[in-house]
Amino acid sequence: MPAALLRQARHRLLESGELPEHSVDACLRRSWQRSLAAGLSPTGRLVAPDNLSAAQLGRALGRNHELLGHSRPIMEYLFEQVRHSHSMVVLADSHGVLIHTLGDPDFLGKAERVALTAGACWDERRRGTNAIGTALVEAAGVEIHGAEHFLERNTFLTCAAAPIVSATGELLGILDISGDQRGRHPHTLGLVSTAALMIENRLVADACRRYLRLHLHADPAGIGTVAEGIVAVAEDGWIVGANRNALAMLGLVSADIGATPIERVLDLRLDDLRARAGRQPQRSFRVHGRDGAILHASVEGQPSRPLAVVQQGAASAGDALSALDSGDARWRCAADKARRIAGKDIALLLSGESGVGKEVFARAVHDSAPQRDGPFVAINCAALPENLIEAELFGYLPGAFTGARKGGYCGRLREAHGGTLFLDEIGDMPLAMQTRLLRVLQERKVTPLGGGAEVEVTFALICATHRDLPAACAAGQFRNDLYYRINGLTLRLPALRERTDFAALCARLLDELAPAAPPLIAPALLERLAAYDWPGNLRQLASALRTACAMLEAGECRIDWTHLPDDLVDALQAPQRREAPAERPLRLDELSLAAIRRAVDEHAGNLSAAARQLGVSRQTLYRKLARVSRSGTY
Ligand SMILES: Nc1ncnc2c1ncn2[C@@H]1O[C@H](COP(=O)(O)OP(=O)(O)OP(=O)(O)O)[C@@H](O)[C@H]1O
Repeated sequence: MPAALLRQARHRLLESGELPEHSVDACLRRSWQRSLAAGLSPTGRLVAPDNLSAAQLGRALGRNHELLGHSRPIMEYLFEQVRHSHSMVVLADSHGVLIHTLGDPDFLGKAERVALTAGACWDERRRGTNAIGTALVEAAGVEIHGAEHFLERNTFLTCAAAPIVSATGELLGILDISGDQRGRHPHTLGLVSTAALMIENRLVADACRRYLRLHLHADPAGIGTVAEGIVAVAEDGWIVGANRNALAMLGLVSADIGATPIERVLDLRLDDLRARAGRQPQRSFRVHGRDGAILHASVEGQPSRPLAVVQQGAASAGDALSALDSGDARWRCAADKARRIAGKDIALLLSGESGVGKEVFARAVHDSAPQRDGPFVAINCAALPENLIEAELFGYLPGAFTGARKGGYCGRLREAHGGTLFLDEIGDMPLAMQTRLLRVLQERKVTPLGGGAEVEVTFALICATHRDLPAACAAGQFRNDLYYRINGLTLRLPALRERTDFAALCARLLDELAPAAPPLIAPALLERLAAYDWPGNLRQLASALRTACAMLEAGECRIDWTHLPDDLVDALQAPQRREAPAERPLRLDELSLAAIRRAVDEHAGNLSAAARQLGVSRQTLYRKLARVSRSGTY
């Protein structure tokens, strides 16, 4: 639409608060209305200076380490396509903050004047309708040209932006090409959307590298291209990650990730899927979707450990549990299920290796539940001496036994009244105590030692164990009836090595450890940490990061090898058990691609340096990248 008509329409909106039907496209109309509601005026000043400081930008880069790592090579490639067209390629995070830009020098000066530089925030509420901010709100590809921008100062721009979505459906950021509005090209949105999908496919394949991955397409030749669907499946058959192509092919939405068995959406038996994973060479095969559509599929990766059975995930609630959520699908499923039973008389049993965060999870369940204002009473059954456990749990009357407190004690169960009782290491509770506990749980009444009246108690019950309770029952070490009473719902929390959110988890832990200025982790070190087995799980990771923070000199803001405890350095440098599984001998072109990837990643996307390391010219490297990207396999 001509600029004059657009300005007229925008003027009417400002005057009357309304836009005539069909005067502008629906997405633009919504965005203008949001800009107006945010108090912006087309010719007004910016709401507030909003550039991130260097330290804040550093933290944003750390939080978006994976997004950046996978985006850089593709941005370089994209930039080659638009070089000399007075434009730039931009990557923004999920808040609209620009975290990486590549610009045509002719255009950079102009762009800088409107703050198209790293650290600037292009949130729609601050800068009005713009491709990055609007694509974030709409969660869709958007093109904003010239006078479609809400602020006059941005109308010299033409911008096309597309969202980048994680394996669990989270909007991670926006890829954008911005240029001089006189140089608008009809294919820019298509180009940027394809590049965003390429980044997304790399992110999904990387985040789900420990799961079986089905690559899908309606045409066998489409497998391995940017148009393929990728769906990750845990060993017990539940979908734990997918790209947007796969969701569309399977008729799913992102909330179905972690809540849908693969057998429900494809006529594919889990045994068959596992068997195919081990088969060499890989060949594509036909499957039917639930609407009967034929898809072609190939399988990659190794079966992983099972995912606890989950149902339809509840929406994230902005509660204490979601504050702990750093993006792992299994963890999120566990949190969703725990939310569902909150406030109901259903006992929760948490299982998982030592240090996976069972107690931290239990506290968050309490803080997210209706009884959150009541007490949270945690008892470690393994730590209580056997002769004191009864008194500690059930309380006692004055003088009930030698050494008792003078005035008696109400006991931990009564202390939990109106709140949550957390029994850690329940598998280590002595058998005699199990009998008494079962009675309390059934009757909801406590009788203190030494006699006295029964007292009614009400609490939500959460138990945790790293022992195999059914096996302990079979061995006569744990009462069957107690097991059934405490096991209203069992949730298994994933071990750290099984999680797909390592970088985001570290960023969250560092935010907690050093809230004033959370440090970053050097990218090469972060990669080594992510590949480590972490036998002590989150306890070990949190402790290592705590030590590393303490080792930083004043003013230092990057954690590197020298800041880590020596034993961890030794463990990290020892050969890792969990190397990528050798699936089949690599072909020559794959080896060359692997070398290119490594070099580009090692040089943080700097293609000149990568080309030098590879001993090829920059042009040759571009050619190889272009070929790889055309074949969609980068
Ligand atoms: N989500 C989390 N955020 C921050 N720190 C965590 C988190 N989960 C665990 N930790 C760290 O790990 C430590 C161990 O967590 P927690 O006691 O909850 O694990 P656990 O699974 O109950 O271990 P165990 O089975 O040995 O009792 C915590 O003290 C904390 O330092």
